[in-house]
Amino acid sequence: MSVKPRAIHFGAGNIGRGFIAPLLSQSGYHVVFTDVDKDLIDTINEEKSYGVHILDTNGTEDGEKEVQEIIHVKGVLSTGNDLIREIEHPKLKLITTAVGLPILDKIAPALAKGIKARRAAGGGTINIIACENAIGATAQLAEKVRKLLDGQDAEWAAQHVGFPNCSVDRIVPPFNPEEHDAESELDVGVEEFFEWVVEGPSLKGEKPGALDVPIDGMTLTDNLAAYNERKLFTLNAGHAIVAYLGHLKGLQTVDESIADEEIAAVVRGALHEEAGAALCRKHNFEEKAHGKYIEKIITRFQNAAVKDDVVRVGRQPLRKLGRGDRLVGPARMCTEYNISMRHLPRGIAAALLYHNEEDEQSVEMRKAIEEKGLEKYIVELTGFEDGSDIHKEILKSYAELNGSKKVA
Ligand SMILES: NC(=O)C1=CN([C@@H]2O[C@H](COP(=O)(O)OP(=O)(O)OC[C@H]3O[C@@H](n4cnc5c(N)ncnc54)[C@H](O)[C@@H]3O)[C@@H](O)[C@H]2O)C=CC1
Ligand SMILES: O=P(O)(O)OC[C@H]1O[C@](O)(CO)[C@@H](O)[C@@H]1O
Repeated sequence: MSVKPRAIHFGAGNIGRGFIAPLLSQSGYHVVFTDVDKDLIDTINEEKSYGVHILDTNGTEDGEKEVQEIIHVKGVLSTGNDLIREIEHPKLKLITTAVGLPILDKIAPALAKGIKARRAAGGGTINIIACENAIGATAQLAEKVRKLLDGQDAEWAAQHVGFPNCSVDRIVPPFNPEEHDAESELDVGVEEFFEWVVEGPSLKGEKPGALDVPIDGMTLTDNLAAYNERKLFTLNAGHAIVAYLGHLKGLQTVDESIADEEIAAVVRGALHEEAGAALCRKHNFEEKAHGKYIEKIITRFQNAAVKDDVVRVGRQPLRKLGRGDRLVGPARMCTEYNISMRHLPRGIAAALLYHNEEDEQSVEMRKAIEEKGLEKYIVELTGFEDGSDIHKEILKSYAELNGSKKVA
């Protein structure tokens, strides 16, 4: 039996293989992926290793790109008893997820079943961290899992299962192995930058507030709210605005879209003058340092080595238009601080205009606009009052952007 500490990662997709598993593996964990995709799990078990291609570095002296080898990985299906046995495993320390926010509902029953089995088997303390693009994703997962536990299982989980929230930041676009001479179809391509910030005080273990086996590259904080809002209302807000405006202009990738001067002006206005100003007020960020953080993010969007499709970045517009999410969230924060807005409403309007027959939420959104009328629908989605300044700005931008290629 391996003496290494073990970690189970739910979702062997881009962020799982390209970000979370590499950090776990490089920190000494034996990584077990779990996924609904049987072919993917079979491939993981056949190959047992894969490469992480760092897309934006010059790499080695001879100009080769850096490829990090992630070895000794294993896979189990997320729908069967193998997963429950993995959750029972005495060496298990950590469970992470990167499946997409709406999927947390679907994995909660397996987690609850695994926790019951672990208690029955006399297992030790574990932590569960949902690495999804949302504020409080782990708390949402914890609530779903706790609802499925009662009696001694619930008591045991309260003592022995930590549920820290986190913020995850690394751009991991879909990867074409052939284009990169990749040895395995499991290989992934990532930007060099990453930031994984975890709520330290919620970690359970030998030393409260820390992992028994620390992870290189994971930052612990007791002020996650600030990191979370800074990331979601900057990186994700900017990304979404670039994607929706780029899509309206018929552009395909994020780097092409941010190269468009009109789009860049809207993004800079939204991030510096609006979301950024509100974030600095709320979290006391130093303005100059926050300005640098924004500009660093814009250079990440400009990175032509990371060819990220606007359709991927704009996927599921209704989730992205959620009240606490990347577009409406910062706009609501601006209203709290009486910061007037022109650019965030343009991003919100562009999201409302996002038309993609292959995206269910885009189809649902268009139908809702037709049936309910735009004015009412904006109120329903955003909570902004009919006739308020921001409501008027969104309507104005929507009218200007509709059918026009001019976006600023
Ligand atoms: N790709 C990126 O650059 C980033 C993504 N994220 C977040 O990470 C999450 C995952 O995103 P990606 O890796 O891009 O998506 P992805 O689609 O590449 O990977 C998701 C994986 O979850 C699996 N899955 C779906 N249902 C499942 C279930 N019931 N049980 C187990 N596995 C299941 C899928 O088969 C897939 O392999 C999302 O919440 C996203 O917002 C966060 C930061 C960066
Ligand atoms: O994964 P989501 O929430 O659909 O949004 C796409 C976003 O995910 C990321 O890929 C990673 O944060 C961002 O680049 C982008 O803003």
